[in-house]
Amino acid sequence: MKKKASNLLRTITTFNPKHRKIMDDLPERYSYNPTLRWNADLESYFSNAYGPHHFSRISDALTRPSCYSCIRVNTLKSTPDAAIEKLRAVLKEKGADISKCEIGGMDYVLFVKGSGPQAIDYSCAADGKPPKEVLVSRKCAKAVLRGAQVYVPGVLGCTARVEKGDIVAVSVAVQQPGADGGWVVGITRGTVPQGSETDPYHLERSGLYIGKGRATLSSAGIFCVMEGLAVDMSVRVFNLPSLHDVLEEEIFLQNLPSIIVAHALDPQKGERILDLCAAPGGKTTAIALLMKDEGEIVAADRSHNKVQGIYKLAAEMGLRCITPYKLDALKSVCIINDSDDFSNHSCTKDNHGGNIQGSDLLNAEKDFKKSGRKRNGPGRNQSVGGRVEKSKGFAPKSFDQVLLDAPCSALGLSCRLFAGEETIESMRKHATYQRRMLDQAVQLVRPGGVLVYSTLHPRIGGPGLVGRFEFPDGYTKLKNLQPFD
Ligand SMILES: C[S@@+](CC[C@H](N)C(=O)[O-])C[C@H]1O[C@@H](n2cnc3c(N)ncnc32)[C@H](O)[C@@H]1O
Repeated sequence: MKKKASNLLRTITTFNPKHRKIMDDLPERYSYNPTLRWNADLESYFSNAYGPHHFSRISDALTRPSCYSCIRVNTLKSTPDAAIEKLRAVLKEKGADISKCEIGGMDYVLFVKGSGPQAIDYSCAADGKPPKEVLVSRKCAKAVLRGAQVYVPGVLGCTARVEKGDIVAVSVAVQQPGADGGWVVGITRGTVPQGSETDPYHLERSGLYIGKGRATLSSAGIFCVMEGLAVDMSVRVFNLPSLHDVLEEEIFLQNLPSIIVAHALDPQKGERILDLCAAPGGKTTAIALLMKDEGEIVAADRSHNKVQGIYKLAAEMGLRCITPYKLDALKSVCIINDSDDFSNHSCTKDNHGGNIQGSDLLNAEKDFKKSGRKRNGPGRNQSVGGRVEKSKGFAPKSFDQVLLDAPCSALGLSCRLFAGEETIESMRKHATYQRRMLDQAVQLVRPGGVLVYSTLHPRIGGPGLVGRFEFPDGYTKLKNLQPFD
């Protein structure tokens, strides 16, 4: 009752001379100019490490999306030139600028150039009133900044009397300091902000406007349904053409550093490779393509659903050399008893001794086609469950190459609108977790084999690190390892 009353209070809009002032303040208020607020100790740690000026530039850069989308062409199903031609046709209206990667041997990587930031004129109401608004979650805003539309589940609030077809400004709700010293979003789904200065959320949205578009539902309608398009974006602060549902089996969206990880491994046809922390399978499939799908890649992740996702991605891309397993990387080396038979180098009891072939692959393909990947439903990287193989770990020195893509702090991932929750302590925990995984991974490389360690962790190697370690005589001491540039 109390909540209803306060919502009602927020929805009362009357003509107010202050509106004029708000419209005068348009450039500052209705802009995209976020400032990341860091934990004080972490900020001073980074300022010392990078220098205050450099860290402040990093912090600003993190709030912006990449200025290009990076695409890996599935060379089993297409060629870079064919993919470029199809992409140009699909993105014709958007006049997309598409180019090939110029790094030797990487011409199957394509870049679609974006633009921004651009200033947007939000003054759409002739009577001087502030624009009608749709407030979205951070997750939704990140997607919009990378070319997506606003879908119903991403909408948190909506100013009163938004009608279907209205032009609305789209703003983001970002965590604010809470009374208990923590962080709160404070805005729950269904909130009705006003846009005027009396609106309790007025200040919080200043400088957090990401574009405008046409509402496809009324304010009441948006909160009556669970899915569907809410705002058809016409102008965005950053323009990156959306590649959702585009050439699905022929291309894969992947950031350049992740593709480079597969090259650092330099996989050869016929090798046996372990990919630890493999889901959703981006690097696994990149490696499989470099191996021309010949050999075996054991792709392990601890999440059941994500392992299921690797099956589906491999099936979608037509890759047969991938064997997905559910496995905790902290237990990836199996304990050896004298009686154990390691002829297949796996301690996995229910190991089906091969790759996802025959019926497994067919089922995964059927599941993938049946699912039809609905908007706001499970995406390429999400799965709804099903059977997966479990592994009990692998015999020491049983792989030609091991890739460890340990979960990182995600501190350097753009575009970020909030950084308040990370602390020095949480960074330390990540470092310890990664170190324990690395201790396991190195034991699985055969003498003469290679380990690639890919992470993003400021305590270990700056904002990103790909380490390539060779083991001419087998693994001896981790402390002797040197990163490879
Ligand atoms: C950075 S993502 C990996 C991305 C992936 N390599 C790719 O390129 O698509 C980290 C993954 O580590 C997995 N993970 C986290 N802790 C794990 C553990 N103890 N054992 C196995 N996988 C783990 C997560 O489920 C997540 O899928």
